[in-house]
Amino acid sequence: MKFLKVNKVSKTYLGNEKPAVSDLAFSMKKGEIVSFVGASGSGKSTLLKMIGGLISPENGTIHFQGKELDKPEDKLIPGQEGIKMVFQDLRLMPNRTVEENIKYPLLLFDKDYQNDRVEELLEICHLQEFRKRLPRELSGGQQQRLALAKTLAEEPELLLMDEPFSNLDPIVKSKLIVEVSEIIRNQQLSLIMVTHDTQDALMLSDKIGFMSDGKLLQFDSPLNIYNKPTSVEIAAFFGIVNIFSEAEFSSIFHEKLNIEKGQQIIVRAESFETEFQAGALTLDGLVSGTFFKGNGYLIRLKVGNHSIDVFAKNQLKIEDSVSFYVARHNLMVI
Ligand SMILES: Nc1ncnc2c1ncn2[C@@H]1O[C@H](COP(=O)(O)OP(=O)(O)OP(=O)(O)O)[C@@H](O)[C@H]1O
Repeated sequence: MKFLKVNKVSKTYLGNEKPAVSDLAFSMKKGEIVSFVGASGSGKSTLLKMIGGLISPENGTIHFQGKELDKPEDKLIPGQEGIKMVFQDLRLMPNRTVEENIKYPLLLFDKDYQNDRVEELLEICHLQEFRKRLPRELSGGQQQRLALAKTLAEEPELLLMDEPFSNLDPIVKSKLIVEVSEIIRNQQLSLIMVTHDTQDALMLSDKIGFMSDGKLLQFDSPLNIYNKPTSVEIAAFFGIVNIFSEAEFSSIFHEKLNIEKGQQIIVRAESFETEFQAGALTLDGLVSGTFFKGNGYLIRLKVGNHSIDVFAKNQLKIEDSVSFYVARHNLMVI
């Protein structure tokens, strides 16, 4: 039995011609972290709301732990037992302290259990020192941790997060991402999150789903999504890529590849090296632009009429004549 099985679900909103989600299927195991990425409007939030039992699919089914989800229209409060969503707007109670916010979902339990669980969640989410504060007296990251603690109080087995870290500055964000993934792993929970951030998805996930126009184009491990994307769109979503036809590639790299008609050769900017390794292909060009990227430089090379982007550790001078090398296993044919 799969932990979660989504089977060919579709959803078209009233008044829209195009489906927000179309014929989408995937499954996940207990304990996994799954991220959905894709352009704005590709249907990620709609999918998440269907899994959370907040809206129903018109076609297809969703099974959670072997049981089909209840229809939201059949329930007083839409939602699914065992599945809980952390919303983008956090939904904290503004006039209640951190402790009281966490305790609220536990009010039906006995007092000892409530107190123990609040202590445990304060510790897990690193909120002990802020227990008496109101949400507005917390930083953005602390508020996000409180929203997580409040949701964890309901003991979900599957947690859903829609753009969980979108309002945070990059430093807080990268720290929080690691913390949240540790909480999820330590508590043996499962997580599905929707994110715009490809780095978050690559870093955190066991599986990534790439959505485009309501369809799931690829559902795979971060390594495969990055190294073996099934479309140019997916390759380009995860970093700067160079796209060559067979003719362009052979004129630039002096190498004829045997690829099928209509296929293209994709090379990531970071696949280029400055040192030659046996078997690598050579790219000779003139530096036409350099852009500092913190951990190195994005260099734009002119090769004949073509512009090619490569990453380099060191800065190069405009108009310098340079050589870069790419290993054959870093060529992606799509
Ligand atoms: N309540 C709604 N009523 C009508 N159309 C909607 C509604 N919610 C979403 N849509 C449409 O459905 C499509 C998918 O939207 P959805 O919010 O699922 O995409 P998304 O990938 O999560 O986008 P974003 O990354 O911008 O949050 C979009 O075209 C959107 O305009």
